[in-house]
Amino acid sequence: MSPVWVRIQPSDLAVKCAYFESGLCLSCRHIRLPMAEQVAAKTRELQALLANFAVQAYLPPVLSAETAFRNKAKMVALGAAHQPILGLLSPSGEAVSLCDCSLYPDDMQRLLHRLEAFVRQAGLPPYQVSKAKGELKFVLLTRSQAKGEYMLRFVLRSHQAIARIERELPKLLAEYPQIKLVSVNIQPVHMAILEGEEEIFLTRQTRLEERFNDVPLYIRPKSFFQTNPQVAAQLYRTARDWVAEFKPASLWDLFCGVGGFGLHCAAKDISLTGIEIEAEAIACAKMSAAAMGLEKVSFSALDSTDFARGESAADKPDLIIVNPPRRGIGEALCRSLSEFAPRAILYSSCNPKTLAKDLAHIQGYAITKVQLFDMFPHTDHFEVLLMLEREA
Ligand SMILES: C[S@@+](CC[C@H](N)C(=O)[O-])C[C@H]1O[C@@H](n2cnc3c(N)ncnc32)[C@H](O)[C@@H]1O
Ligand code: SF4
Repeated sequence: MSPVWVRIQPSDLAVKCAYFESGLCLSCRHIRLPMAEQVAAKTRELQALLANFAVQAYLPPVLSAETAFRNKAKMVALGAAHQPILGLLSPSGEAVSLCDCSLYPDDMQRLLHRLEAFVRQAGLPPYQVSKAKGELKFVLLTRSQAKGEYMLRFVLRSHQAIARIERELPKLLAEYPQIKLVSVNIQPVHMAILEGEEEIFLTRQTRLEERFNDVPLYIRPKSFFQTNPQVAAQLYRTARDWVAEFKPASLWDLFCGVGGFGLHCAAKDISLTGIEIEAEAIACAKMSAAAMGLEKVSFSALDSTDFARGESAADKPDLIIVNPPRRGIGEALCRSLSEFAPRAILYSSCNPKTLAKDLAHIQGYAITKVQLFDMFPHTDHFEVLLMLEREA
């Protein structure tokens, strides 16, 4: 496995990504296309998938920046302890440093380079999958857009290398005071999973503060958090505007994560129930609600389908927000929603195929508005916000 260093030269400016052009990283399969063409293709796909439904209005798509839009880097540790590489294995098996990937803001690219040096200085041997040897599996870096602060995580095979990280850390933190949270995740299993159960904090701070619009949000190591902050902030703002038209007295936010949707739509006189499977995300959502002075809120770590099954239709809210993972909400929850029959359902989906399947199982609603959010530029993926209103 030979290290490959690619620097973007001025002569490469006609090329969107030199890594892509040289076949070293193919993650952004549509990067050669102008953004407008990418979004046009996504719009066509969405409209084809929803062709069997009567959609009253498609609103203009919300576009992303072309570069520097991503707040999270998942770097595979490769190479050797004396010459570590943070990036990925190319399709032909070369170790490629992705510290210059243009999806990350400039300050994040600089920090990724510094982290490569950190790994070398600390003498952390990258884990070699073929030999099941080495310690460092991944470096995960998340940036808050509000203040340009960072959460830095090292995924290690065992506890062995923690002392070496602790030895080098004071120097790094003195140089980069914007790194607010550092942790080690122990992933002992010889498998392609990203992280393990055990998280060890090396800083006092255990959450990264973020703010979208006027809503304080908190990022914890294992909680889901949106990866394109500018588009996510617009998504939440749009949700807030659409929900406000209904003047709801009560809301449910199912699959709420750290609470982005519900907290944007809540107000002192609206009661909000947030449901999410990850307890750490729920702790973050509660902190945000407290910081916003919201009292009529209840966030619980539960399975959304079980929660809905256990609720009585008499206690149904005026409006239900759902934002499930890629698999969608599934038939059982669709049935519960149809039985509850709230005045409106706001569905935010990162997978239009499962969205279309779910819609076929939700009865008695008209699709009044659909909007595409280009949350994942250069890829096949996108986010869709869709408003369902109960038919009279
Ligand atoms: C696409 S994320 C959305 C999170 C949040 N709405 C946001 O805007 O950041 C989906 C969330 O569903 C959660 N989840 C997955 N399965 C779940 C289940 N069965 N019940 C409740 N939440 C679940 C995940 O942990 C994740 O936080
Ligand atoms: S992830 Fe970065 S390096 Fe890879 S293709 Fe996309 S822009 Fe290029």
